[in-house]
Parts: sequence; C-alpha cells; structure tokens
Amino acid sequence: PVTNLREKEVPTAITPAVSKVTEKIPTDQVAQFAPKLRRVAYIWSPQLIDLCNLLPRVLHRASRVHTLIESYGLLTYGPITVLPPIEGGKEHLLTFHSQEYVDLLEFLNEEEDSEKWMEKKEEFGISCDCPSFPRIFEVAKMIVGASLTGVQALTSKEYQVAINWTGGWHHSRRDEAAGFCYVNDIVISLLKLTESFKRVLYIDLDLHHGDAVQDAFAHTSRIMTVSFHKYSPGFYPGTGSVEDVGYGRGRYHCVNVPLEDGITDVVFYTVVKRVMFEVQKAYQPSAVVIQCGADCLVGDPMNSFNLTLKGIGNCVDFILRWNLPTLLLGGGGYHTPNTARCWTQLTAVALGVRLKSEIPDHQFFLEYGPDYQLEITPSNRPDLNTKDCLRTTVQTVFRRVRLVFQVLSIGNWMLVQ
Ligand SMILES: O=C(CCc1ccccc1NC(=O)c1cccc(C(F)(F)F)c1)NO
Ligand SMILES: [Zn+2]
Repeated sequence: PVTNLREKEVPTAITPAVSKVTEKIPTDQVAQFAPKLRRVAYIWSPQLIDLCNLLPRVLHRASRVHTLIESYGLLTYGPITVLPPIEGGKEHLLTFHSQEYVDLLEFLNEEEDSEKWMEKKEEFGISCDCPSFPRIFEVAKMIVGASLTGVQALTSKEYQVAINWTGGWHHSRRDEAAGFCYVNDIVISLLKLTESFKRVLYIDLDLHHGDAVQDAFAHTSRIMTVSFHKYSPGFYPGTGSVEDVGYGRGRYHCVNVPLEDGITDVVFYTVVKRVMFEVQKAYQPSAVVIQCGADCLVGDPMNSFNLTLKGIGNCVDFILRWNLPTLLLGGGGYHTPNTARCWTQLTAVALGVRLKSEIPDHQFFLEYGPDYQLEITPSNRPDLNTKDCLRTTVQTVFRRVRLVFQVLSIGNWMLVQ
C-alpha cells in the first residue's frame, strides 16, 4: 500500500505538541502550557546496533527499534542529539562485576569450548537462560559504554534526558548472568550517577522484578529503587513482594509493588502515579533512571499484563515532568514490533511530540502488519488485580515511603546540628 508514495507525499510524521499549543496563546502565557522543552541525548552508533542485534533472546530487535524511531523523523527533530557510545572497557564492568566473571566473558568472546571453562560457565550463570554467543564480551562492553554515555550526557548538564534502548539488563549479578542479562549496565550507571547526584531514584517498569539492581543497593540510602512487576507463585525471579524493603541503612529505600496478570493502562498508571508522587515527595531525588522493559505490553509472549503504549507512556511522562536529569533504558520486550512501537513512543514523550498513527514506510514496515498502526489494542482478558488488594498494597507502600521521609529529614537535621 505504501509503495506508490513518492518522497514529497511522505507525511512529516511529527506534529510537535508545542507548536499546536503556542499558536493560540499569547506568548507571555505559553510557559505554563508547553512541556518544558528538553534537550534529549539519544545514544546510538551502527556498531552498537550490530552488536546488540546478536543478543539471542532479542535477535535483531535493536535494529527494529532504532529504524522505527528514525523513520518517524525523531532523530532530526530539534532538541535531540545523537551521541555515539564511548568504548566500554573492562574497567567499567569491574565497577560492579567480579574479575573472574569478566575474565569468563572475555574468554567466551572467542567462543572456543575448552574443558577448563565448561563447568565454570554453569557456575557463572551462562546456561540455557543466558546462552553464550560469539562476541558476547564486545556486546557487554558496548551496552555498558552506551549507558555510561547517557550518564555522562546528564552529568554534563547539557541534556535533561538521555536514552539507551539497548540497556536495562536488571537481573545480572556481580558474578553471574541471570534472566538473560549478561552485564548490569543499570547498576554501573547508578554508581556513576551517585558521583554527581546526591540522591538517585531507580524505577523499574519491566514485567519482571528488578532484583539485582535492588540487591546491589539494598544497604544504602544513596539510591532508592522502586519496582512495579508481576509477582505470583513460580513467576521469575520470585522476589519483590511488598514486604521486601531493604536492610540497615537501606531500609525502606527499596519499594516493591507486586501486581497480578491482566492489569490495564488506567489501573497501572493510577498505581504508578500515586506511588511515585509519594516517593518523590519523601525522597526528593536529584536524578532518575527508568528501566522501560516492554514485556509488560499486551501481545508480548510473556502474556501477562494488558498494557499499551498509552499506559507506559503516561507513566514515563509523569516522571519526566519532574524535570530531573533522567536516563531512559530498555530491557525486556519479546514481541519485537510492539517493543519498537513502545520505545518510539517513549522517545516522542521525552521530546514532547505526538506521532502519527500510520507507521511510516521504512525497511521493516511489513513487520508492523496487519494494521501498520503505532497504537496497540488491549485484550479483553480479566484484570486479576482487585481494588482491595491494590489499595492494601499502595497503603502499605505509603506507610513505608513516609518513613523514608523521616529518615531523610532526620539525616538533614543531624547535618544541621
Ligand atoms: O525479561 C526478563 C527475563 C525473562 C527471563 C527470565 C528468566 C529466564 C528466561 C527469561 N526469558 C524468557 O523467558 C524469554 C525470553 C525471550 C523470549 C521468551 C518467549 F518465549 F516468551 F518468547 C521468553 N527480565 O526482565
Ligand atoms: Zn522482563
């Protein structure tokens, strides 16, 4: 249907919300309406995409995401700057991972099977969940380099938002691959951010609990982790109950919001908005990292939540309106076209622009059939989250988050004494 479109007919895919708003309102009043125009850093290079296309569980996903974003013209839109990732090195991985684990990844890069490392692989989580593959070490360094480039963009104060859709691997542990995550670019980025920002907030919107990120910072109040995820018997990773609050100095600096299958946009957004409003009030973060895993969307093979681009888009928009330096990362997402739709929409949300529903013609256009639309439709599966159960969970979270506020104010009080 699109083959007969000539160049000049291709519609400009972007209708900047800002221009619509400002044309009717006297300029002196426009400030209150237009979302603060943000400078956005989009981390990308051909090598980053080529390497991330090799990830076994999300083969060729990286190129679909990037190409759809490019096809909407978002990368040539004023406030966005494309930044190539710095070359991630061993030293970056070693800020979180053990020497032995990093050495194993380096050895596996050449994919030579030797007896010595065979049993080691199992010990370090390289198994069926996280299969080894050629260039695994180059991929790991590149992903970490890309997320750290995003951190650098924020600490430079030249950008309010930094985006790395190839990052977000929240299950990887210090010395073990897990849940299909080989390196934890999130922990490495959060550690770097605390060098420039006093209190950093981590928000995990992926279907799965952000367990390894939470555990890495469970003993400190310098980072607060908040995870919204499916929590039900036998569902991976099995952690993240509302009782899971962190330990010692980190007590109450871990917030977990366990959810059941079938949750819809309105219910999810209401819960996220309420919890995040309290967290922002109590913790007063100075920088934010959001893991935007798209396996929470309707149509994902995980077949769990019933969210669309609207639900997750409103959540990210709500947090971006705090106008804090924010790093957006990817993560799960196993329906590749829907994941590309989701992260294209979130890129547009960061830029404050609305996108046309028609998927623009581009190299992978035919993968967006049968409707070739940006929006996805929720299913009519039941929402297993009852009002009572959600209210109890949110009230429990409120009580604990207010304790964070007390800890914070006592901390400030002691500083003043
Ligand atoms: O998405 C994840 C990891 C999901 C995971 C955890 C533990 C072991 C394996 C996995 N990954 C999958 O189950 C998986 C990955 C890709 C595709 C699929 C599919 F079968 F649903 F398509 C399933 N974390 O945010
Ligand atoms: Zn996931």
